[in-house]
Amino acid sequence: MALCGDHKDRELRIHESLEELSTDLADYIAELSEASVKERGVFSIALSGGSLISLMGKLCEAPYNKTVDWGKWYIFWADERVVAKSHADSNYKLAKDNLLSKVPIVPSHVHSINDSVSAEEAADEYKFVIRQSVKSRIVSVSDVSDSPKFDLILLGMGADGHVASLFPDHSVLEEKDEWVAFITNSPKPPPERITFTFPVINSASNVAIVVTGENKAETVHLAIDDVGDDSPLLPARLIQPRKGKLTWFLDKYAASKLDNYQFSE
Ligand SMILES: O=C(O)[C@H](O)[C@@H](O)[C@H](O)[C@H](O)COP(=O)(O)O
Repeated sequence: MALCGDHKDRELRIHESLEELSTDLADYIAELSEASVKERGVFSIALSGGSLISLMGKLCEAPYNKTVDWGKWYIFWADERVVAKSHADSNYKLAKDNLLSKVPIVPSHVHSINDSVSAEEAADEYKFVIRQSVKSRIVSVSDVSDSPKFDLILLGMGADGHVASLFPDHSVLEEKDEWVAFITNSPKPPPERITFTFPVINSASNVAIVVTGENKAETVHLAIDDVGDDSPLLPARLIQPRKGKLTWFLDKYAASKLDNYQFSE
């Protein structure tokens, strides 16, 4: 792995292969889980959809399946598509089939979105669920705002620079107050989604953005490097945890257009 710890609160972890990236990602999550359980007795983690879930697959294998304190995990979603939980587009289904059903997570600790109401109602209900989780200290609270402070929020990034369901030029990027927003016009199908907003993502203790593949190399460059004000402001670039730490997990292809970066074995 090539490590480019470019500044105090941001780290780039660049990997030769998906295999290596997956192992490092599992180590990273397991370490944060252990630290959080030690400190707070629980681990609050928010997932996204996309390739992230299969890249987390090592967590279902030895040693992690035995060493991680799964009973202390509380699962949330950074974004969800407003479809039935049994639908192929459901981020819940993706995580359930490939991760949650393979490790001993407590079913009542899985906070998925209500799939039988409108996007707006689902967002409102999700805010309530998060508020209750903050009250019961399952999710911490930020010391600089009243936002929830998740122990870890895991994100992927689209080739357009979106993260969670925060798409370029969408009005939801301006949301400053709500913890959870709904959109009905996502440029990437399905159109109806609910999403954590920037205030919540940027209040987390740890945020990881996991990106692989050459087709995202230019976007990775625009999201990370000092590209100047003329370049489009990508949602991924706006992930700047106020007190927490941001870690990018990249494979060498996704990292290939970063300034000052040459992969050496
Ligand atoms: O609900 C979603 O659409 C996902 O949460 C989304 O934000 C995903 O993480 C990116 O689109 C990257 O997906 P890939 O890694 O599969 O390209």
